[in-house]
Amino acid sequence: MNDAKVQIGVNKLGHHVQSSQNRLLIKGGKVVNDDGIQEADVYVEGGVIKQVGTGLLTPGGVRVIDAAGMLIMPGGIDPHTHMQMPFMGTHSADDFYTGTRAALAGGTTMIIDFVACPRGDSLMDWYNKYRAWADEKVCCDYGLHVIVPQWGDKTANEMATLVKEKGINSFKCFMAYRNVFLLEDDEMLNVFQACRKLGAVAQVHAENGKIIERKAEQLVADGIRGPEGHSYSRPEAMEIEATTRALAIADEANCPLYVVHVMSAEAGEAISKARRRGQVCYGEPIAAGLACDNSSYQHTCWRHAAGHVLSPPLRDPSTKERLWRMLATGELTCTGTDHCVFKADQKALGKDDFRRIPNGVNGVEDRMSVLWEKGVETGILDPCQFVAATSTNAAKVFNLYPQKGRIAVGSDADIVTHHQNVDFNIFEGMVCHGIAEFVISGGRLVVDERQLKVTQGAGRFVPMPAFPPYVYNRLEKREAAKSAGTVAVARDAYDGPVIDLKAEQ
Ligand SMILES: C[C@@H](CNC(N)=O)C(=O)O
Ligand SMILES: [Zn+2]
Ligand SMILES: [Zn+2]
Ligand SMILES: [Zn+2]
Repeated sequence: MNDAKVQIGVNKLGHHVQSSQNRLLIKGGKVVNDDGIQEADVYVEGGVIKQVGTGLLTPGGVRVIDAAGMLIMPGGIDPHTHMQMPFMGTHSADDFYTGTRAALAGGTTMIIDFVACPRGDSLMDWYNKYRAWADEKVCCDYGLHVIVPQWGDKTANEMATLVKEKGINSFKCFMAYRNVFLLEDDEMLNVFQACRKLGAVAQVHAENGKIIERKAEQLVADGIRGPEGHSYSRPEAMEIEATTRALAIADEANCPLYVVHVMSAEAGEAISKARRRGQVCYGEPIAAGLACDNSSYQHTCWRHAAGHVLSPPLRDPSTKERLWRMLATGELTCTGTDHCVFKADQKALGKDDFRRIPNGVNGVEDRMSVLWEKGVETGILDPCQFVAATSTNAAKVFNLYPQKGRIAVGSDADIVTHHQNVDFNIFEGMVCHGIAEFVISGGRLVVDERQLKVTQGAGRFVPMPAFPPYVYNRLEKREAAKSAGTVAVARDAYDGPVIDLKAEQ
């Protein structure tokens, strides 16, 4: 491809030499990491990058890929997906096979999904269930966050075992979805304190679910039952308030906080303000919020409007630009997709009442191309910032770096097109220039001249160790500084009169 259309990843075939042990040499491209771009070749063998540089000496039987004029980037990491998630009476339509197949087709080489344990069940049981589901199906590497649906007497112990023995380093709290996931403030404080102790990252779905529920009830009573009601019932104020509250509680617990799917600019501002106050916190805009807006809820086609139902909902058209600017300045940190797709007949559960529409949209295959188009082609991000926002920052926050999120000795590579198991795409019709030609996942060429060649079960579970240095190094210093001022004051005991309340009755 010519300069006008930059391909993410690598392009045109070199010599069709069957490589043994997945020996690949990507020649003549520009390697892009979050901290710089260099003309360099990349040699991959046995799933690991062995050499990066020019004039590389490589063994025979190597598949050479001519990457002249191309950018070679770390594979995308999507830190927010929900494959085959049991939710709102059904399951999200992509499973760990179709979902990771779509991820690879779009240039994402790792997803981090969520163990969605229902209330009353054991976190550990559901972790094991998710591992059993995913391990045999994933086509690319994956990690897991764990949703904490309630605070019980076993929660602290289960969280500790998950961190110490099962490769979990992040737990998600919901402030919405009462009786399903919604935690009260003091329960959320318990989770944050447990995360701090374990060296884990707390995540939050920040919406005031109780007020939203009341607004939704009123809208239905007033006869507004279409998907537009979903949007009206979840105003920005309810996301901003919850985000601010979660940040305050996390700071109280000295717990690093990662706010998922930041959909409103003011919620992003709240995170930015907290970061300026020195709080260790991160915001994650998602592809949907960076590329789409709430005009879709006014669409006269029910399926179209319902296809855009997720929570928090898409916001007004001016929001996208403001979220992009905060991503460009580093106020917001990672991009995800919240890929949680439902087909028409599933969305139709809510055909008469928007509260029953399963929440979630697509994105795992589109993110890299859409964000390149909307972010780099427009001059908002440079390619290094694109790599940071789609891969490196997530690797750093969840302690996968530099094994993941970097083109260097010890990591993997990248990106291409359309295979989601969903019959509706919220990005339909968007023209994207950044279309990659090849994707390499764990050293395997899984997209070859845009032909998908994935293998079910080839992906691995990647443990995410506790105490990510990128997160905890500064946190512990700030905690010490904060607590230094919180000491009891030495003073004489009060020896004046005290009211006798009994006498008052
Ligand atoms: C349930 C899950 C996906 N659905 C959504 N965001 O509307 C989430 O809330 O992140
Ligand atoms: Zn959520
Ligand atoms: Zn339609
Ligand atoms: Zn989600």
